[in-house]
Amino acid sequence: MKVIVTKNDTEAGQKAFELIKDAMNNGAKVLGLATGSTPVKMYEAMVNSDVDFSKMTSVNLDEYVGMAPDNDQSYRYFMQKHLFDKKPFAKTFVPDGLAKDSEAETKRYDQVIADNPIDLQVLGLGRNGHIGFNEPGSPFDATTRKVPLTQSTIDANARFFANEDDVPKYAYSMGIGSILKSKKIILMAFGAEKAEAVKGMIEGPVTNHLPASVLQNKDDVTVIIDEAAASKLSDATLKQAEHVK
Ligand SMILES: N[C@@H]1[C@@H](O)[C@H](O)[C@@H](COP(=O)(O)O)O[C@@H]1O
Repeated sequence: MKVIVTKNDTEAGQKAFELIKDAMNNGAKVLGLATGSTPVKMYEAMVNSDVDFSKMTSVNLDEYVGMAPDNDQSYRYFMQKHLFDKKPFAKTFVPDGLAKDSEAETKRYDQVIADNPIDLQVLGLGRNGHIGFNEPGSPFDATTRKVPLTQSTIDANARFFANEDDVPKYAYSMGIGSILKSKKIILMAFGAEKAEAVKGMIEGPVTNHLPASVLQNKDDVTVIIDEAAASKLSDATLKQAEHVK
């Protein structure tokens, strides 16, 4: 795991964008993409660049069950707004929140991943260490699944909805097994509320109680965090990290 500590999320987003450019210059054709506030600055850097993504394919991590693509809380809507409407891709995949048959939808999405092997996966980090919507306890070999969201995630999402009853309780998520198949991974995390999860992910035991800790077992993982998210790391980890000033 390579750790990069930046002053803020703008610098981190720029750094992540540079890693995406490098991967594309080395032949990457499929980007695994994430939603949430964390990758927003990276998408801004992509949008403000002159890089052409029109031959690229994207495969998103997750979507809320029951959410229509034109609902402004859906992850499809988020991706259109922050990236695809401004920088067209050749093909973009997000799980279908309105799929009638959950089983068929998860199988379809696994086929999407099999047909479009991910060269570089971008990840955020849940406060409880989740990646995608793989909550604590998720098996490390899971493929795409319909997953119940934990109360901590529902609480974290509640700020986006008028009342808690409207907050989705289930999501379709790529499994950890699918995520680990991508050639490269960039995980970003910002803010003091992520510091505990960041510490567990980098320094703690590999355990599915903190799903992101599995990334310790994978080659070619770059973690980009701001100083607040890095605030609980040991001196030894911080000494080895790259610091972007
Ligand atoms: N499914 C998403 C994750 O992919 C994301 O990483 C996490 C963190 O969100 P934020 O980036 O807003 O902190 O939130 C959601 O749970």
